[in-house]
Amino acid sequence: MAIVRVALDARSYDIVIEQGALDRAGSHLAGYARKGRLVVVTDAHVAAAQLPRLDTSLRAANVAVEPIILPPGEQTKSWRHLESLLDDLLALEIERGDHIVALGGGVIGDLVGFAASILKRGCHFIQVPTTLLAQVDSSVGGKTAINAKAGKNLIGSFYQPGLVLIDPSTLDSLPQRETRAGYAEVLKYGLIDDPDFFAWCEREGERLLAGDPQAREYAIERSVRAKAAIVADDEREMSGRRALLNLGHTFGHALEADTGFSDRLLHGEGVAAGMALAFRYSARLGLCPPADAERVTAHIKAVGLPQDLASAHVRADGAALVAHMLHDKKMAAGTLPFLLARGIGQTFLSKDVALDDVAAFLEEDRATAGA
Ligand SMILES: NC(=O)c1ccc[n+]([C@@H]2O[C@H](COP(=O)([O-])OP(=O)(O)OC[C@H]3O[C@@H](n4cnc5c(N)ncnc54)[C@H](O)[C@@H]3O)[C@@H](O)[C@H]2O)c1
Ligand SMILES: O=C(O)C(=O)C[C@@H](O)[C@H](O)[C@H](O)COP(=O)(O)O
Ligand SMILES: [Zn+2]
Repeated sequence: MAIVRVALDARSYDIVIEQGALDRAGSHLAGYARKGRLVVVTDAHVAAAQLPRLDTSLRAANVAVEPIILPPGEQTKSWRHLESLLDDLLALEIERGDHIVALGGGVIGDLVGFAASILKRGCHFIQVPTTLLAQVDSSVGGKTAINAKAGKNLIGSFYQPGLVLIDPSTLDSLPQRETRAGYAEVLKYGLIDDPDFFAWCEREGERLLAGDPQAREYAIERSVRAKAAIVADDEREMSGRRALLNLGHTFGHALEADTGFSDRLLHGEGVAAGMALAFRYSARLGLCPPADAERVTAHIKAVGLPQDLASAHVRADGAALVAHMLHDKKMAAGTLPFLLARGIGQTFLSKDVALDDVAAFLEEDRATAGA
C-alpha cells in the first residue's frame, strides 16, 4: 500500500493506493458513513463490474450502500444529468456533513465533484476511481466540471475530495481502449518534466497496458505523486505551474468538441493526438529538436493511440478547430497561452502563439501525415 498526501492546508487529503482496496472498503470507508449508510454514485458499467465488491465489503462493516446509477459516457457530464443527480441526492436527504462516494471514471468523478461542491453550498465527497485515467489524473486535484454547448469543462469548480481510494485491480474489467486512453495522461507526466519516466513508458508501457500489476502500480504512484506536487504548488491554476497539466489539451479539447463529445474520440485519445501535435508544432517553431517530436509521435502511435488528425478521425479544418480553442479557459485578454515543449520533459507555457499560425500548422500537419 502507498499513501500520497496532497498538501493543501485545511483541504489536505490522502490518496491511498492499494491492490484489492475495494474488497476492504469497509475498513477504508465505514468511518465516513452517517446513520449506517453511504451514497455511492456510479455509472451502469461500473455498477455491473465493481459496485458489488464495494457493496459486499461495506455491508460486512454494517454500512448500507445507497447507489445512484447514471448512464456511462461523456454525455453524462451535462446540465441534464447534473440536475437529476442533485434531485436524487436531495431525495436521499443528504446533509452537508455527509460524504458522497464517486465510484467510476473521470466522468463520474467530475460530475459528482461538481454536484458535491454546489449541493447545500458544499458536501464532502470521496473519489474511488476505476479507470486508469481517473486513477492517475482526474481523481486528484479537485477540478470538477460539466461540458457546455460552447465546449469542454466550461462549467465547474475547484473542489477537493476528502479522500482518494485507488484499487488498481478495478482496471481488470476496464476495456482495453479505455486503458489505452488513460495511458495518454500517464505519458503526459513524463513529457511535462520527467524524461526518465517517459523513457520508462517507452520500455514498460506495453506491460502496463497488458495489465501487469507491478507496472500498473508503479505508473499510478509515480503519476499521482507528480500531480499532487503540482496541485499543492498551484491549486487553482494561478501561477502557470498547474497549467502544465494541460499539455495536449488545447488541441485535444478542440478535437473532442469536433466529435460532439461522442465516443468517436475519448478524452485520452484527444490528449494523445494533442500532445503529439504540441510537440510537432514546437519543432516547427524551432523550439524543440525534431528528433524529440518524432520520438513522442512514434511512441503514441506504437501503443495504438491517435497521433494526428487523420488517426483521430477529425476532418474539420484548422480554422474550425481554432474556433473551438477560443473557448479554452486559459484564454486571457484575447490571447491563448499555449503549452509547448523545448524537448521531452521540458514543457512550458508560451504567450507568443498566434492562433492563425496554429490553424496553418494543423493544415500542414494533415498534409504531411497524408503524404
Ligand atoms: N478533473 C480532472 O482533473 C480530469 C483529468 C483528466 C480527465 N478528466 C475528465 O475525465 C473524463 C474521462 O474519464 P475516463 O477516461 O475515466 O472516462 P469515463 O469516466 O467515461 O470511463 C470510461 C468508460 O469505462 C467504463 N468503466 C469505468 N471503470 C470501469 C471498470 N473498472 N470496469 C469496466 N468499465 C469501466 C465507464 O463506464 C465508461 O464507459 C473526461 O470527461 C475528462 O474531461 C478530468
Ligand atoms: O488537473 C489539471 O489541472 C488538468 O489540467 C488535468 C487534465 O488532464 C484534465 O483533462 C482537466 O480536466 C483539463 O482541465 P481544463 O481546465 O482544461 O478543463
Ligand atoms: Zn486530461
